[in-house]
Amino acid sequence: MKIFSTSQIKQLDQYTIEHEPISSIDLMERATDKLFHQFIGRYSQLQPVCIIAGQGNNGGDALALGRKLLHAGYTASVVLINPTTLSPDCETNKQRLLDEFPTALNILQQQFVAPAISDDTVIIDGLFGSGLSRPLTGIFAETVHWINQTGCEVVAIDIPSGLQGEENSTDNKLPIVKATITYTLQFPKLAFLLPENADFVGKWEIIDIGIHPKAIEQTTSDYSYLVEEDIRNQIKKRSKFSHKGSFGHALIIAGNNGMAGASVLTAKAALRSGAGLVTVFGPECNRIIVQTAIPEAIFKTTLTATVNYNAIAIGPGIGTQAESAEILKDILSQINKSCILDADALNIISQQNDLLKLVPEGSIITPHPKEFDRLFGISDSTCQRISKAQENAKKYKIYIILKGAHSLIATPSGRLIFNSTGNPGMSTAGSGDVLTGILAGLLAQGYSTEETATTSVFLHGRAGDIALERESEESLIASDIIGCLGKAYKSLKE
Ligand SMILES: NC(=O)C1=CN([C@@H]2O[C@H](COP(=O)(O)OP(=O)(O)OC[C@H]3O[C@@H](n4cnc5c(N)ncnc54)[C@H](O)[C@@H]3O)[C@@H](O)[C@H]2O)[C@@H](O)CC1
Ligand SMILES: [K+]
Repeated sequence: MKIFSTSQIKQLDQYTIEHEPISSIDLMERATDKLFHQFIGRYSQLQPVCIIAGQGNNGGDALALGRKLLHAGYTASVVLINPTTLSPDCETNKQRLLDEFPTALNILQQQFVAPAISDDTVIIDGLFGSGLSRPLTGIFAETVHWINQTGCEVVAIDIPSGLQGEENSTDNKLPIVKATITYTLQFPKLAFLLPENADFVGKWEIIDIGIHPKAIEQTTSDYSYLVEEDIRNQIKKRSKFSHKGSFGHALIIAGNNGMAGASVLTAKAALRSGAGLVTVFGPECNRIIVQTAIPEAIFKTTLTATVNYNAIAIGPGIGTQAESAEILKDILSQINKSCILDADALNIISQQNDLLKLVPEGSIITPHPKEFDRLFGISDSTCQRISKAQENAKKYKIYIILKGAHSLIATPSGRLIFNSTGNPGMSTAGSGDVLTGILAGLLAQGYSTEETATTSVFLHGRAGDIALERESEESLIASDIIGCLGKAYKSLKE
């Protein structure tokens, strides 16, 4: 699913209006029908509603939604914040509301006056949407401050008012609505995927308002959101006549003294994600631990014939000492196909930056933000980190998986793909090792590097989400993710 900038969204709206064709006011009517159905699915008529509308089309949406809720028997009051002029469609919806429910509308022009509400009121925020061009001041800022201090549930239309669709790092963060849920029109906005905006966006759901499919197809964007449909077709079917040799041999270089768990988790995840054979390379002291924990894996203390492996993953728990650095250097100079680098392999590279040039093209590296900053320098904001990921993925022709709530895959061609699965319970020891294992498992099975990156990240999050059905966010551990890989695969085949 593509993620567009707010200026592109404006053009897509315009294309739909011209080519469907549909008048702008009818498009607003269609969008607000969808918003209305989503709203009544969540809140009953017993819930009092207070609608805050602004002067643009976001305000137009709010006024139309207010009219629909009043028709449906909801107790709704509508406040229009109107210091200057209304957009034409907002004006039309103001008139429609006044014609049908003249007493429901309160217009404020200069100073914000708090409406009387009860504790269980739901506030609908339609003050500003994708047309916001600068931080809020005056009566708009006062309105936002009031909304945020009510303690009520807040439903934002399209985007919480005061939040820009993309970059917000230079803003004064105060006058931004803190929404309980955001019903966003047609496309997710980049700002929703950035951790610094989590307090404002809350949960978010996409409302399909029927933007012209041709416009969506023809408009390009570096950004996309990885959803189930993207992954379903990528899962390889297994032939009845296949054997373990058909699914590749993964080499896992992981686990130093005291870190055997890292190799166990990585190797187990590689096996559970479908690798035919898995060999673990590690120190002698880990042999019994690994072979007892995973009898299916081979254990080696010497590295020979690395060409025979279909996938090599290096890093979990290897430490950054000279010996590990030597092994990493050897491997990187020997192999000429893509490999997977995680954790300490990345920490070693950040200490010896010239090693980055040895990483084979098409390799996958999986830093979390701190590892990323150690590799590519400190970033002031997530947006800056994302740009650096894009730049370096292109420069070194590698896939960078920047791990986080919406893990980001930066590709060598400059695309930026955000994952949609996963949950906060997955921020736990060994979770990254599991991802590395899945990556190795898929690469060994012959998935292309890009398919490996996208499918692994999606499966990892999906397995974590399934594990959460049984566990709590606190109790979930990395082994639970591995335990749910089977169900994660099945969920993509149902
Ligand atoms: N046909 C369309 O274009 C559709 C638009 N829709 C709605 O329209 C919204 C976008 O509407 P608009 O482009 O009118 O924009 P907004 O309603 O977000 O903002 C209104 C206007 O306020 C001004 N403004 C920006 N920042 C300001 C600030 N800090 N203080 C004061 N004024 C400021 C701008 O001139 C802007 O155009 C979407 O978010 C969505 O809710 C939907 O109705 C679907 C169809
Ligand atoms: K809004």
